[in-house]
Amino acid sequence: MIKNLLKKSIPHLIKIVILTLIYSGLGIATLSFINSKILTITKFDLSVILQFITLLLVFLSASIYANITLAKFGHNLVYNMRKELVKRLLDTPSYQIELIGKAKIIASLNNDIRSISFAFMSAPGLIQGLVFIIAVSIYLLVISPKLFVFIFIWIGVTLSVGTYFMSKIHHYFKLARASDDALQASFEDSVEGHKELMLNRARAELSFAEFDVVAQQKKYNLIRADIYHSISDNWSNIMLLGLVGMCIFLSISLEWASMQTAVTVGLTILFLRGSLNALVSSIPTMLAAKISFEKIMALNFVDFSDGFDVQNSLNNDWKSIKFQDINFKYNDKFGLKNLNLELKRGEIVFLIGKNGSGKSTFCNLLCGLLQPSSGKIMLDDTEISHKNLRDYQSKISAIFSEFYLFSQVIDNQGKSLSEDEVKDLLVLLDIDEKVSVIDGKLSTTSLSQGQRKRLSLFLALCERRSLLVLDEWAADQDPVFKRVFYREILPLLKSRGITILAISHDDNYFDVAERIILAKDGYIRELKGDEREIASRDAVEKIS
Ligand SMILES: Nc1ncnc2c1ncn2[C@@H]1O[C@H](COP(=O)(O)OP(=O)(O)OP(=O)(O)O)[C@@H](O)[C@H]1O
Repeated sequence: MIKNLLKKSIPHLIKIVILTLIYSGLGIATLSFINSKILTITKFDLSVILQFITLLLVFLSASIYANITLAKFGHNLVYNMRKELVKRLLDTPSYQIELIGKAKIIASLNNDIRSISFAFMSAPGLIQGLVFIIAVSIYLLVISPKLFVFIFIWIGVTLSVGTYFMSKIHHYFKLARASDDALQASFEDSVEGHKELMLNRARAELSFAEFDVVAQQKKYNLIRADIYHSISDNWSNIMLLGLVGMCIFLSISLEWASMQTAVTVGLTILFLRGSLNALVSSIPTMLAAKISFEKIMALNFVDFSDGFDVQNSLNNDWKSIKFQDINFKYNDKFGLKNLNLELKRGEIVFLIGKNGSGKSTFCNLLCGLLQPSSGKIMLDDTEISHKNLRDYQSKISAIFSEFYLFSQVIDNQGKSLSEDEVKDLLVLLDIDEKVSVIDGKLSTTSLSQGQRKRLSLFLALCERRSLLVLDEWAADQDPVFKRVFYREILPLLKSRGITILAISHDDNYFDVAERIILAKDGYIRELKGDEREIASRDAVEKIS
């Protein structure tokens, strides 16, 4: 991902390198001006001061411009990385997302991208520092080769010891980052389970204690990282000051250089100190970013692809969806076996079964959200594969038991619906007095659970798709609306050619369905004849 982004940024990188070279050149010119014009001055000379001020102003403008360019580049790179990551998340199959886990993903989207942003923000210091150090070293080599060799060895020792501190900082950052996923899970417990935790203070205490353990671990590791960071900072600072003293000492006592050169070398090292400090302090940020980058890579999202277009290769007027010899396994414990079933266009089919019998699993397979381990799903005569999966999915609307309510109201093409269409659907679902659509968005989603379910059906119907999958949709509805749903809404949808697969145990309304299918012990089969009659009389008896 980052390689692609960097590739696209080559022209910007070239511009940055040129700017940094100009910036460094101006820094050297300033030092050289002090060395040749100011340290040799014998009387007041206005033109020297004016030249010096002009040089400083040019240097200031160049360094501000270089910094702004680098900052813009960094922000753009982070923006593109964030955009790519969210797009990859949206393209990654749901089962993979479930495997990774919500807490891990949110922790990465928040913490890892932030830490990579910090790294980019400190990149100007790092790049400028590096180029500047190289340029200044060359300058030192020219004015005093002996001092250059000494400085080279001294800085080498400083950096070698610094590297040890860096490895420690990296180690503790890594441990601190490892706590983030658990912290995120803890935050989710506290927000999503807030009501339960209000009622049960013992559970709240336990949850808090678990959070505290992880938070303390993170604190401990960050303190360790900060300790090594400050040792490293102070070490390089003191060593550089020591270097100034040593250079002057060696110049005078061993006559390695003139006083003028010694002063210039001292000034140069002090000048270099800022760049070296920026470089040293940017390294821990870079190390944290490296850890974050590895975390993001480990999420294993699918590769980036542009756009949300769906290739229309499948027939919109399909007549049947067939499951042929489908097998599916979550793990060694549960799977669906030898699944052979056909859903015809415009049919109403109810699916029944005990908890854990595989009903939702079947719905997920039907929606292409889970991948069968063997067998085929056919839409008419076309097999559903990864090539036409998006097209197949574009024919389906589903309301799962854990549904998510979006506020945007859109049709199958992502466009707004007319006011009349919206009004008719809200009236049909008897929520027109509670909700309206303003600027293409629901006016509110803060409603009762049953009303929120009606809103989810409203959104699904706005999509005008040909297969509607409902997971115990009617379970939260009052008896009056339940009747409206089974006796009026489902037949109306059927009359529009929509196929409905509904998980339902409302046996009072089983006569509405053309077919009843049963999930049991990993098998799914249609109930016919007497079996169907028994189920219609007493669904509980049939699934037991
Ligand atoms: N994400 C998952 N990973 C592993 N196993 C799972 C997963 N989801 C479900 N299972 C297993 O699959 C079995 C069937 O689950 P499924 O959700 O399909 O049942 P269900 O009939 O819809 O149940 P319910 O009526 O409770 O909603 C369960 O017994 C469970 O052990």
